[in-house]
Amino acid sequence: MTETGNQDRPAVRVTGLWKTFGEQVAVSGIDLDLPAGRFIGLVGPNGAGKTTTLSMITGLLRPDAGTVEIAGREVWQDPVDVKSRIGVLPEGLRLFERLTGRELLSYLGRLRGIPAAEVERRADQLLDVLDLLGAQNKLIVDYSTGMRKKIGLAAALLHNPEVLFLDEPFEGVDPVSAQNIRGVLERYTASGATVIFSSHVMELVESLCDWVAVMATGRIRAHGPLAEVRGEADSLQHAFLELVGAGAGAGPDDRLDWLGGDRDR
Ligand SMILES: Nc1ncnc2c1ncn2[C@@H]1O[C@H](COP(=O)(O)OP(=O)(O)OP(=O)(O)O)[C@@H](O)[C@H]1O
Repeated sequence: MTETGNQDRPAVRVTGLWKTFGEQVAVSGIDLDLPAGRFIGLVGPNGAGKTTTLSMITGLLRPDAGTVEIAGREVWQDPVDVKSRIGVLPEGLRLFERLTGRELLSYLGRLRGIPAAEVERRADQLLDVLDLLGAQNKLIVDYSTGMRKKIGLAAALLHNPEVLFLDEPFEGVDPVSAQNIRGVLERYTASGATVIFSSHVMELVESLCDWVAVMATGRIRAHGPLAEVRGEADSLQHAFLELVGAGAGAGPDDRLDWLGGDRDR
């Protein structure tokens, strides 16, 4: 069995993960196994700790305590090896603004040690599938928000990683490109790879993911197969609101009694 095809070992194993920023506890001792070969959604309200968690898992932010294993390797003991096995599309992605999209892929491909001809072959296909061929010779500084997401995704996929981490991958992406991205990701997970993505858009998570983890105030509130986490609720959105304790008091109340209505007051 190939390592990528090892479905018994979790893609990611997080144990006792902690992070504080001054007085603020951002991630509060998380234990979590994320299964391999699944499309996994990490959801939670603003400030829940999703980005902090993903940053620690992907070797971008050192935890205060705890360990992270990806495909059986400890991220913070062997970050270079782990980074060769993962692809990351982080929040607030920084790109080389003065390269064209095509140059970025060529450069990153060579940095990853992929032979030049193979880099060009993969870049051609990724640019085509993501509808970026027309913009391949444009400088990245001139890309739109959605185009930046798409070139970032191409860069994250170029080395055919075992596990792909995506922070809000569909933000700013048009519906046609979103459909193409879905197709790429579905094909990728069908081959045994794992996608872990964070999003606030519950309909999207519900339609894409087969496994979810719900975070709130630095803790995991629920995790497991989508149907299990959704439980009796009629949608993931409702289950989510229950889980994060936003069911009551989330509707309109009298706190904004000045908004709208009589403007003569
Ligand atoms: N660099 C930092 N310095 C200080 N506090 C931080 C820092 N990064 C995150 N935090 C705090 O940690 C908590 C978790 O933030 P995080 O960005 O991980 O949440 P999130 O779930 O990704 O939120 P969102 O959905 O809004 O992106 C928040 O209270 C945030 O203010």
